[in-house]
Amino acid sequence: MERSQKAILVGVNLNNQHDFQYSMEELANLAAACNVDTVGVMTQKLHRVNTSHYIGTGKIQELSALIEQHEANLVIFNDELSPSQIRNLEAALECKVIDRTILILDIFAERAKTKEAQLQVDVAQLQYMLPRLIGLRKSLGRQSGGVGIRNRGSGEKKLELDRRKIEERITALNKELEILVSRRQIQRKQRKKNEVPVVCLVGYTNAGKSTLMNAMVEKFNQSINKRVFEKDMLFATLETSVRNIKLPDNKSFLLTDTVGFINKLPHHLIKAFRSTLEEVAEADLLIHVVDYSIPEYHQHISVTNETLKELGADHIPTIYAYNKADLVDGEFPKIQSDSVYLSAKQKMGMDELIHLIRNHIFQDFTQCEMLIPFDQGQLVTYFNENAHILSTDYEDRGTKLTLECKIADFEKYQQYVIQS
Ligand SMILES: Nc1nc2c(ncn2[C@@H]2O[C@H](COP(=O)(O)OP(=O)(O)OP(=O)(O)O)[C@@H](O)[C@H]2O)c(=O)[nH]1
Ligand SMILES: [Mg+2]
Repeated sequence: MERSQKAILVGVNLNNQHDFQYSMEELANLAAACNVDTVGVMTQKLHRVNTSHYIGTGKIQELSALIEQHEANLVIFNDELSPSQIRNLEAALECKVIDRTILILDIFAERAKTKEAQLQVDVAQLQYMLPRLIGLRKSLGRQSGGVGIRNRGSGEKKLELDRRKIEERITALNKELEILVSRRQIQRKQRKKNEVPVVCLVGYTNAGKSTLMNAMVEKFNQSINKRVFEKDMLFATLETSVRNIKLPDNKSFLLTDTVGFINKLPHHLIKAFRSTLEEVAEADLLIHVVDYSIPEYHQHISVTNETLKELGADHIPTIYAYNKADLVDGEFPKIQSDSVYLSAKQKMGMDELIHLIRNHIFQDFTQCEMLIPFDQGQLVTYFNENAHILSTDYEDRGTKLTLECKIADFEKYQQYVIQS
């Protein structure tokens, strides 16, 4: 059995960040997601971090006392520490020291289910370790902690490799990843050829993206086995899922659910997950899901927007879905320009959301009349499945359809158009 982990959280509030308190609570949630109990918290206001120990040297004593008082066996910093800072802190405190980045990497490692997600997390972990090898090796000599906070034994094994071996391993993993990625790119190209618009759910972790995806799938596809995993925890989703949504008038689009973002998302992780997140950058429309019930939702929006920028997806038209409106006073569902207030859990506001989606992605539809000869019966079937048929009349020379179809189809079957 694993030794129970009791941690002291340490945060430095640089220049009075207004979301500092929230970010400390989030750190406790991240720790809880790794089965670590928070037994104490220490914060310090600073204008500049201390290069050797991150916190001011006077605070080291205080931290030492806290560790002793609460019998903690772990100290977690709210920011990414440099290799030498970890080294110095561990020497001064005689306690294992980790940072927010390791915590997030650990959660990702635990939750990664698909081969691709696992490879991506492995790469990110190795990249994080690389500059920290010396420090880690030293700290391993002193205690038996792994790289992450769990003792899976894998940490020690990884450390036996030297730097060159780790670099080789990263290259090998990246090669493996490339194969998986190119397979997905081919699928994406295929979808593009079919001209089905792609709508991507993005947002802060736990905002309700997967719940919204499930609500849409249920409403329009009625197949329960297409549901994705949704849960009240940080980073429930680590892989991308795509579902086809077909509206009653036969217009369809692809809806994509993907990994959520968080404040100070480790850079290596964003880089490693680039391939998963490429879907986002190539979407026709983004639905930015916001947890409207959290007072800090404005910060979540800006963190998400910054991450989207980093992914090269900040130019894509965006609808804001203010979710969990059931937990907030005020009327819903309602639309306000390109925003919609809804509740994915109660499935309220889906029609309003669809209305906004329609405005964005079905502009390339046109209404016309076609006369389709009887020997082209398959075309009538095609339009019944892929267009919005307003009326059908059987005439002497064929089937007359009044329909709303894609401009691409209108051009392709121009010869049958009798009125446009
Ligand atoms: N009250 C309420 N809870 C909701 C609503 N939508 C989602 N939730 C809850 O919020 C939690 C997180 O939902 P998910 O759909 O897993 O969130 P996510 O954005 O996919 O999260 P990650 O995959 O971790 O990024 C779950 O417990 C949901 O039941 C809502 O409209 N109202
Ligand atoms: Mg999710």
